[in-house]
Amino acid sequence: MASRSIRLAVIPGDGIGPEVVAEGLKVLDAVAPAFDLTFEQTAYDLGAARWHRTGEALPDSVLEELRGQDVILLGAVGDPSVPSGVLERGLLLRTRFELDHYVNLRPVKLFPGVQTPLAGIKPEDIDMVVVREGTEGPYTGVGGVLRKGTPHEVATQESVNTAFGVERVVRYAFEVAAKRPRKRLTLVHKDNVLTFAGDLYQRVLKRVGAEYPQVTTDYCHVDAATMFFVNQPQRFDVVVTDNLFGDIITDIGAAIAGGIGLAASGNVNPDRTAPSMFEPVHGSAPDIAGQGKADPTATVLSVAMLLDHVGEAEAARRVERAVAEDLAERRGQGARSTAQIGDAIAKRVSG
Ligand SMILES: NC(=O)C1=CN([C@@H]2O[C@H](COP(=O)(O)OP(=O)(O)OC[C@H]3O[C@@H](n4cnc5c(N)ncnc54)[C@H](O)[C@@H]3O)[C@@H](O)[C@H]2O)C=CC1
Ligand SMILES: CC(C)CC(=O)C(=O)O
Ligand SMILES: [Mg+2]
Repeated sequence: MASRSIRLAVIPGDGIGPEVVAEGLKVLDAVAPAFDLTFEQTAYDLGAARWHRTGEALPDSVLEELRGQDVILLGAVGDPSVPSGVLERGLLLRTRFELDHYVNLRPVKLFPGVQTPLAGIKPEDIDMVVVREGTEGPYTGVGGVLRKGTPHEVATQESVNTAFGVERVVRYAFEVAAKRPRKRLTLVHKDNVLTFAGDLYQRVLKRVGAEYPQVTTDYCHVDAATMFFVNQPQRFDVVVTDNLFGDIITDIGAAIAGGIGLAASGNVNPDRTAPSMFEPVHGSAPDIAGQGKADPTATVLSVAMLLDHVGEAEAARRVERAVAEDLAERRGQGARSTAQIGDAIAKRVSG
């Protein structure tokens, strides 16, 4: 059988990004041959170093090259030497927006054997998928500042929510929910205060929901959702929410499911008009960068999501199984380095 070739753009980024991406690629390289897959990798040196060198976060020419790839693997961006937001907005959000990653898919799953800070919780109690809107909300950059630096400074940051944008992410969430055993979809928002945006989400949920009678829907204010994530995580199956709320609740999700080093994500363009991008939920973690302390598991699980996205479900399951086995054996072991964890998972996928 001829090998299937997939063009993979790799953006290691900043801080621990290159460290965890190296391990993600190690696992990908280990699993690919068993499924006759070849990943043609192109590395892009985007991030703080390039910005210091050239003053650019994401040149237009690079963005166009990325469009020609099949899929993207990203580590993380952001560095204390660069003003906050320059890389986060100019590189990460620009890529998500330009490539129309309107679904930010973030599973929150407690693997057996992994310690959760919550008491009395079984693995099956934490098994949800957060469908975070990825191209709208307060992250669009609409807003501005008046009288900067004066006592009368005014800073505005608008939340942009379009009927088109809300409908497509809500519809995606219903599709996800319809395929899961519990078939439950919770809208998380703040419609008691953000009445315009919240009302739009509510109406769209109701209208689209009429097409999915098999899916049960409910609603939770975001502040209460943060509490229920911690004291009743069983409540949630699929969650749909806006860009900002989704960002925040998925860090809580990561914490209850064993830590930010295990949380994977996909910035998905479901219409496949541009490549999707897979990345760990965490950031560049400057506090531990360069020390071999970062857990690469989130990146490895993001690689599994990437494999699913390119239609290689069996390979994805193999990676997930290897991670599950590795996690099950972690307790009681001493601390392992980033590379040691990557080696152990890579050995399991190829063995
Ligand atoms: N997708 C991205 O590229 C993101 C980038 N950022 C950027 O990253 C930088 C740092 O942001 P923070 O708020 O500190 O968030 P962070 O997620 O980088 O770190 C928060 C805490 O989690 C720990 N941590 C993160 N990943 C870990 C891993 N794989 N293994 C073990 N521990 C891990 C860190 O050491 C730190 O104590 C900032 O510049 C921020 O803007 C933040 C979030 C997402
Ligand atoms: C740095 C932000 C733009 C992104 C973020 O925190 C996230 O997507 O989780
Ligand atoms: Mg975040």
